[in-house]
Amino acid sequence: MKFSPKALIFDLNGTVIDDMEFHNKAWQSILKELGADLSYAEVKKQMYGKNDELLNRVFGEGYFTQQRLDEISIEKEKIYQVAFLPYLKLINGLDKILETANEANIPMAIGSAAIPFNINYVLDGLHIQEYFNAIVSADEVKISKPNPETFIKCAEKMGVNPKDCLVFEDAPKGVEAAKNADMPCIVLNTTHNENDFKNYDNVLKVVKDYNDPIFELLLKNFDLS
Ligand SMILES: O=P(O)(O)OC[C@H]1O[C@@H](O)[C@H](O)[C@@H](O)[C@@H]1O
Repeated sequence: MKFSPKALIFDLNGTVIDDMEFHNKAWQSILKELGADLSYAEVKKQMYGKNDELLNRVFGEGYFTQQRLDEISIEKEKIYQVAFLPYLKLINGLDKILETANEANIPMAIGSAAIPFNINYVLDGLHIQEYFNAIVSADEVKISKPNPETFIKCAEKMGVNPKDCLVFEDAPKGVEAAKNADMPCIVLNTTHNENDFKNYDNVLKVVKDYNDPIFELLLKNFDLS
């Protein structure tokens, strides 16, 4: 397999950190407060794209004003941030990938549906902000994943052809976004089963963490420079 990306794009939640369970619980509690009593599994199905998009899917477009959507979004993220803080750490092996790619001058981006409030919570909390040449958050795209806009903007910001980017994702809708952007993907199975990705031909491999043997290949290529 030829495996020589010129840039790496990381989804954030479930890919850099293993936190989707905490998002699920925070959503469940806030949605219940707002009158939508969804099960854990039902929330899981809804957890993709921007917070506004999720709220509009659950309650219907126009149910909340933009101001109310923004308030609910911050409220939900505050619940999530407090609950997840004791567990805030990089997924195993990612520190080595970040360091090696950085030394090899491989540009890296974060392409996330999260709002900047959450992206900064993670990147500042883990002191990894400096590794990323580009960050594309919910605020910078009209439509989030599975629309390709997030990943295309990452490529643009890094000055790299989309075809030369390798995406790391944990969610089927994120993998779909990468496919729509014409980018191959390595999937972290933190949140979903391998089976959930069987319909996507842009998946190179589904892995448990960044210690998977496929990364030796990736790191070797970086070292060739
Ligand atoms: O695109 P990412 O980094 O996986 O983030 C997605 C998640 O970001 C969270 O902030 C949202 O509240 C979730 O609903 C969403 O699924």
